[in-house]
Amino acid sequence: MSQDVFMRRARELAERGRYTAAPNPLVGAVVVRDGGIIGEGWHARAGREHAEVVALDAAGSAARGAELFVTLEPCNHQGKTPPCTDAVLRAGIGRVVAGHLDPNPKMRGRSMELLREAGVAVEVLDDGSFARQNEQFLHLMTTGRPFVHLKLASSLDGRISASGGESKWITGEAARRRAHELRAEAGAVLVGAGTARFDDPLLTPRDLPEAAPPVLRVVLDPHLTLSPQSRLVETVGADPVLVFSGEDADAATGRCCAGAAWRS
Ligand SMILES: NC(=O)C1=CN([C@@H]2O[C@H](COP(=O)(O)OP(=O)(O)OC[C@H]3O[C@@H](n4cnc5c(N)ncnc54)[C@H](OP(=O)(O)O)[C@@H]3O)[C@@H](O)[C@H]2O)C=CC1
Ligand SMILES: Nc1c(N[C@@H]2O[C@H](COP(=O)(O)O)[C@@H](O)[C@H]2O)[nH]c(=O)[nH]c1=O
Repeated sequence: MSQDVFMRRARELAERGRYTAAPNPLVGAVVVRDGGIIGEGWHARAGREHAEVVALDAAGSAARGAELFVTLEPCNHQGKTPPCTDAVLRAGIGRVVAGHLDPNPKMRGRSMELLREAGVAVEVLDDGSFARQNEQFLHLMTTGRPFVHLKLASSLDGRISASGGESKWITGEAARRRAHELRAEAGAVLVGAGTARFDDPLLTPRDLPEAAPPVLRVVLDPHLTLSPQSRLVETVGADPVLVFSGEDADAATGRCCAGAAWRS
């Protein structure tokens, strides 16, 4: 089997963290010996084992002299988990192929250099598909700002709703499913007060093949018009709601949206 096949498999494994890994990157890894995969891993969530460590553990002592294919440059520092470069060296891996370098200031190629100096053969593919898979993490690391998806459904004449504010689905089934996927991988879903009032939306990720973690639902509501009878407030026990109000908003109104966090 070729290197491409192993890297494709690593990228597939990384996808399994799509709804849970943030703010960490998506990472997948495979350990290969004599042309066959002997260990696989992916990063599920912050604080849990990194993909390389899961794959190396699965390979066990057979990892000595084997190759490691990983979508992102391994880490070299003690964070919530120990450095992956240590685990790679301890396992006796002979060659490491990484999909792209980690822009985290602690890495930026330093891990690959460290491995090379320790006698491991290293290669960075820099194939755009690996960076694209991690575009949200790369954006956060390089700008310090969150990655924002603007999602809007537009009619052929460029409108987003009827003139009276009444809402009708503009998009079809496939686009709505994609919108739910985007909600599932987001840290927060944000709308204005008008949308909350006219549409009475839920803003949850739903009807996906796998369960999505709860998402923070945010309403920009300068005059605190969000109704306590709205579906957002009524479902606050399942998925949290954060309301941003203006400074002159009525505190008593804010408190009546029981359960919704409230910031002015
Ligand atoms: N087709 C689509 O994809 C979508 C369509 N819609 C449709 O849009 C319509 C609602 O639109 P509309 O009411 O115009 O807009 P919004 O939903 O944005 O609501 C406007 C309100 O939100 C406040 N607000 C909005 N942005 C900010 C901000 N950045 N900071 C502080 N306050 C903010 C406004 O404050 P202020 O009063 O100070 O101006 C105003 O009170 C509905 O009919 C809905 O169906 C909504 C979402 C998606
Ligand atoms: N009209 C429209 C959208 N509208 C958005 O979806 C919200 C309703 O979400 P929910 O109550 O969770 O189903 C609504 O308030 C608005 O933000 N989305 C789309 O994908 N296609 C559409 O045609």
